[in-house]
Amino acid sequence: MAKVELGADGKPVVPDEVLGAVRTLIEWAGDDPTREGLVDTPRRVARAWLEYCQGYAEDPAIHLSRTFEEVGGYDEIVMLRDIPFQSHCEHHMAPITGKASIAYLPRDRVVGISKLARVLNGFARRLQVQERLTAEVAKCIWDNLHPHGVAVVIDAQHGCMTGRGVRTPGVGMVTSRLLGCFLDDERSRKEVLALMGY
Ligand SMILES: Nc1nc2c(ncn2[C@@H]2O[C@H](COP(=O)(O)OP(=O)(O)OP(=O)(O)O)[C@@H](O)[C@H]2O)c(=O)[nH]1
Ligand SMILES: [Zn+2]
Repeated sequence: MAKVELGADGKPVVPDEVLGAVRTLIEWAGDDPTREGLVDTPRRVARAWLEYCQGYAEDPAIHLSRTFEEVGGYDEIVMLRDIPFQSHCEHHMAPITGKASIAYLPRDRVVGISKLARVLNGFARRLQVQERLTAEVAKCIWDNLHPHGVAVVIDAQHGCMTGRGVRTPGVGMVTSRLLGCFLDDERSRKEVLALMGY
């Protein structure tokens, strides 16, 4: 992500060429970027996109750097179910909204549970395809926590399929990435998917 400067108001300074790009888009869509209601829109849009794409400014692995020893000898699945998230598809830059379930079977260390959602957001707040988002979240947990297994299932709706194009609202795209015991062992796989509600 380009280096972002903050103005006196604490908000990101938007370069002229970015303002110009949004103005061009407004004009191309058929409206007048100089009319009162649209004058400040390029700046708002640019800052909104910085927020949507905040994930580029972080390495999501950072959230998994602080771990705890297993508490009370717990050696079963740990799962965060139905985490709501928003992303944007890299093809149309249209919103992807959905929920993700993330599970892992710890080897000897556990992570603060909120961190799984932070990892998800770190990858979701970029231009994405759902398959890559699913795989990146799973790989990050696998590489950093070295657990026995990781399972990530994402169920999301794509704005590019609802507001435009094929226009099929309500259709969910489901993707999964299973690693370690959840891939290799049928009983573990069934257990984790059942806990997720699949
Ligand atoms: N596999 C996958 N496809 C996606 C995702 N997000 C959007 N798409 C699809 O990306 C494809 C892009 O296809 P193109 O033919 O290049 O673009 P298009 O003419 O706008 O396609 P339509 O959406 O069918 O109108 C579309 O089929 C989208 O539905 C995603 O996360 N994963
Ligand atoms: Zn799309």
